Amino acid sequence: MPVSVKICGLSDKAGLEAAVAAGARYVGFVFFPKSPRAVTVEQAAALALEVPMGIAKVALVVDADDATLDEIVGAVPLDMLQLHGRETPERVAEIRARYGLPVMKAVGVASKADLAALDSYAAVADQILVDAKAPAGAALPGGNGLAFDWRLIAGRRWPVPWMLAGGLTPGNLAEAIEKTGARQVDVSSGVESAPGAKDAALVAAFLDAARG
Ligand SMILES: O=C(O)c1ccccc1N[C@@H]1O[C@H](COP(=O)(O)O)[C@@H](O)[C@H]1O
Repeated sequence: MPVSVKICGLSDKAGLEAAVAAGARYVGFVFFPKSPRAVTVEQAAALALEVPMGIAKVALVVDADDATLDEIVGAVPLDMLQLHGRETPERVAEIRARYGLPVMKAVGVASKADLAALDSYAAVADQILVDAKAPAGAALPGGNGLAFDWRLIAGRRWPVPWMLAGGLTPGNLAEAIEKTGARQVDVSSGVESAPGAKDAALVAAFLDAARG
């Protein structure tokens, strides 16, 4: 079975077209103003209209309040919310109930001590995203191009679908899949020529690597 790919941080039509043409299963829009990949609600709404049926449109938010989520969900046709902040399991459940959309919760992993959180979130989210933990003081909670030690999750499984993220590139994807057994992967900076600028050739190479 092929590995499903999410291309995150799409902020213009060219990047979106590259992700669609290459065969991405999910496309992500970042609603976090500090990110070089941030989009406005209006930009995301326009881009979402260009996404063919069958490709899931994901909104990435970081500790968003209800007013922010109301605005995004009200304007952008979405298939999933990705929570990439310090949302508690209770907040994850609340957002899931309030918007009726599948929720994917990102959990940062740097050591064995971080693995328990994955079990807690797997009990309340529709999917979990296993990402590298951002370094202390980092401006962004994700999208830093950092990988974690994949051996930490080798053989681990959860009761919901999960995605691997963090520092993935066309060059290391095969090894990451082999070491973790991931069937879904998420990438942002590893397919860019500069922060926020998706590179069509890298996007295509990443999807090729996912197909093995
Ligand atoms: O991409 C961003 O700018 C971003 C901002 C805030 C939170 C998460 C963000 N990206 C997510 O981080 C992981 C890993 O990204 P990378 O491939 O290491 O660059 C991925 O899930 C992105 O969706």
